[in-house]
Amino acid sequence: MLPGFFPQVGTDLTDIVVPRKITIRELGGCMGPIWPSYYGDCHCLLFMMDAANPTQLSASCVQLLGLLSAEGLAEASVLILFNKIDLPCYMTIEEMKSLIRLPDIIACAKQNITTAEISAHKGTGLSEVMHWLQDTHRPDR
Ligand SMILES: Nc1nc2c(ncn2[C@@H]2O[C@H](COP(=O)(O)OP(=O)(O)OP(=O)(O)O)[C@@H](O)[C@H]2O)c(=O)[nH]1
Repeated sequence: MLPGFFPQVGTDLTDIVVPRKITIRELGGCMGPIWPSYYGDCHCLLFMMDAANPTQLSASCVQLLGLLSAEGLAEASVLILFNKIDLPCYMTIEEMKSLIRLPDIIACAKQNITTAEISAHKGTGLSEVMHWLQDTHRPDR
C-alpha cells in the first residue's frame, strides 16, 4: 500500500488523513523478532498475507498467531489483507483461508478481525481498507 515496490527491510512511517490523521508503521516480515517493540503504540493491525504465494502461508500463519496471542495487541482491531490478488495463483483465497483454518482463528481470537482481498499494485480494495481505518481507528481508547 505504500509508494514504491521494494522489499521491506526497515520500518517506514506514513501519515494518512481519513479524515483524522493516522500514522501507519510498516514492518517487514523479516523483522518479526522486533515487532513486539511496537505493540504499545498499535491501535489497529493490518496483517498482509501474500495471496500469490501459498508456500509462505504456514510461516505467515505462525506470525499471525503470535500477534493475536500477544498481550500488547489484545485490544487492537485487526485487518488481514490478502495482497497480490492481481496475480494468478494455483489456490483460491478461500482455499488458503480454509488451509490455515482462518474461521477458527477468527472465532478464537480476542481481537475483532476483518479480512480483505487487495492488490497494492493495482489499488484494488484500497477504499475498503481506508473505510476500515476510518471506522476502526480509535486512538483515544
Ligand atoms: N503484482 C503485484 N505485485 C506486488 C503487489 N504488492 C507487492 N508486489 C510486489 O512484490 C514484491 C515484493 O513485495 P512484498 O511481497 O511486499 O515483499 P516485502 O515487502 O519484502 O515483504 P515483507 O518484508 O514481508 O513486508 C515487489 O516487487 C512488489 O512490487 C501486488 O499487489 N501485486
